[in-house]
Amino acid sequence: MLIVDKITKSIQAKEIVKDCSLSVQAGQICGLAGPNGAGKTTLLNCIAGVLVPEAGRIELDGKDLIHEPLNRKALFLISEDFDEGQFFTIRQMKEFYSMFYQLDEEEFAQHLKHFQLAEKLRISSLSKGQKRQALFSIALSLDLRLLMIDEVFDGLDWNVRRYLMRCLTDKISDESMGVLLVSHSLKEIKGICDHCFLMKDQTIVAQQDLLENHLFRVQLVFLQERKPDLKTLEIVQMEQIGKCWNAVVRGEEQAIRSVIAGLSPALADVQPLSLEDYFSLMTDSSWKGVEENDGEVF
Ligand SMILES: Nc1ncnc2c1ncn2[C@@H]1O[C@H](COP(=O)(O)OP(=O)(O)OP(=O)(O)O)[C@@H](O)[C@H]1O
Repeated sequence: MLIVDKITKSIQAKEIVKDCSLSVQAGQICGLAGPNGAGKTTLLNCIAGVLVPEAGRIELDGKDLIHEPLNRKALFLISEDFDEGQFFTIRQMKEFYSMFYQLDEEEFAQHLKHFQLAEKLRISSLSKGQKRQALFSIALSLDLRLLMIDEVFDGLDWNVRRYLMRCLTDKISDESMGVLLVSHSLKEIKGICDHCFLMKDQTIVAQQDLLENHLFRVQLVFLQERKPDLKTLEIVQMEQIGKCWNAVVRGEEQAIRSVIAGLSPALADVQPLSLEDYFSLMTDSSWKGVEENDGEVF
C-alpha cells in the first residue's frame, strides 16, 4: 500500500533523511521509533507532502505522492506541532477538513461525544489534550487509506489512549487502511503495532515484525573452549565471555534449536529477544527508548 523507497531530504544543505525506505500494508499498524533528531518527523512530512524530497519514490496504492498532490487526499497526518489556533471552533475545524476529505458526520459526532466535546466549543477554550482529541475525532472520521500520527499519545491521559488504540485497531481490521505512527514509547509500540521500524542517523536501520518474533538470544556453554559453528544460522551479533557464547540469531526457533542441539553444548538457552534489546543492539547504548513502568494498562 504505502511504499517509501530511498527517500532523501536535505534542509539548509544538511541531510535530514537519507536513503530511507519502509512500507505499510493495509490492515497494518506500523510504528516508527528512534532517538531524538533521527529524522522521523521529517520522514512523515515527506510522505504527507509537507516537504518535498530530493530523491526517492513515495507511492500509495501505486500512486505517486511526491508529484501528484491530489493523491494525498487518501492520507492524513496528525503532526506533533499541529496549529489548531487557526480555527475558531471545533465545527470550523471540521468544515475545513470536509472541504478536502470525505468526513463521516455520524462517526465524528460519536467520537466528540465520547470525549465530551461539542462542535460549538472554541478551540482556545480547550486544553492541549482536548485539542488533540478534537483532531483525532476528525482524523478517525475521514475516508482514508493511510493515517499517520506523530507522537501518537503525546499529552493524552491513559483513558483516551486506550480509546484511541481501540479505534485504530477497529479502523484497520477490515484492511481498508493502514496506520504509521511515531512514538518514543516502545511499550506503546508493542501494545498496538504489528511491525516496527527503527530510524537512526537519518535512515531506517532495523525493523521487526511484532506479531511473529524471529530474533532470539542464544547462550551456549562448551566444556572445551571452542567457537561454535553456527554458519547455517543468521547471526546478528556474537560475543565470547570465557566458555560462554552469547549470540543474537534471526530465524525460526525450531531450526535454531536443532542446529544448537547438533553442537552438543554443555548448556544451551534460547530466548526470544525483546524489542528493547533488539533496538538497543541496533543503536548506541545511550538510547533505549522510553519504557514506562507506571502501571498504565495497554
Ligand atoms: N526546518 C528545519 N531546519 C533545520 N533543521 C531541521 C529542520 N527540521 C528538522 N531539522 C533537523 O533535522 C533533524 C531531524 O529532525 P526531526 O524532527 O525529523 O527528528 P525526529 O526524529 O522527529 O526527532 P524527535 O524524536 O526529537 O521529535 C534534527 O537534527 C533537526 O534539528
